[in-house]
Amino acid sequence: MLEAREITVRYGRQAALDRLSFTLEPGRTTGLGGPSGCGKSTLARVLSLMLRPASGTVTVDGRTVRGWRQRAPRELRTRVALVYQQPRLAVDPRLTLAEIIAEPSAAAGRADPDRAAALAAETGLTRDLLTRRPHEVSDGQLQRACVARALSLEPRYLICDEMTTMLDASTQAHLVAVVEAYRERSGAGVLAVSHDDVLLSRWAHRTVRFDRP
Ligand SMILES: Nc1ncnc2c1ncn2[C@@H]1O[C@H](COP(=O)(O)OP(=O)(O)OP(=O)(O)O)[C@@H](O)[C@H]1O
Repeated sequence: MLEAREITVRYGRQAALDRLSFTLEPGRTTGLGGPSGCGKSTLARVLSLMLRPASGTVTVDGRTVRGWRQRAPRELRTRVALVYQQPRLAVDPRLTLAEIIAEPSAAAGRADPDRAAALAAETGLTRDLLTRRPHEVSDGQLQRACVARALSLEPRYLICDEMTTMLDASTQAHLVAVVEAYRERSGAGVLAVSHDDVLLSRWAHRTVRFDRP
């Protein structure tokens, strides 16, 4: 389980999350919906260990998180992967798509070119795209590389924060199918964050809605 208990996050004086508790189970896709500004992305960042809450605890498979971002132990950090809405803000523009996909494995000392190539193919990236840099590909192609990168270390939990919001319908369907195939073969837990209720009703096993903006 990836569990957040009694989480409070404040930006200045305003509380974006107020003693919120949330559980992400392995093996299932949980949807998180609700209107703009209700705190979905804030929770996604806390669960992916990118944002330290003012109070509350996060546990990953029973281990309490004590360090955040780079200070989280690598073993916990690599258990949770995040895919954001805007791929261009999520990549180093100097790297090729192949290097972007291989980055986490290389950083972990587990470089695996065969797995990187298989993930690229699964996400629909052809070989000619892999030698290009982000400014030479479309948003959809770059997001495919971000999904391949997120899966490269076989995370136990995958947080998809508006992963397909900016993409056309066929790219959306393909990337959701890639994530679902990964979940089925690995038993990972998926959090699908979206303001699109139709997408969540098709994709998620259950959906939690935040109502308060
Ligand atoms: N870095 C920040 N600084 C100040 N306020 C912030 C910051 N990030 C988010 N907020 C505020 O916190 C609240 C929750 O934001 P959050 O991005 O989590 O909502 P959301 O549900 O993901 O919205 P959306 O669907 O529009 O992405 C909002 O009121 C937002 O304005």
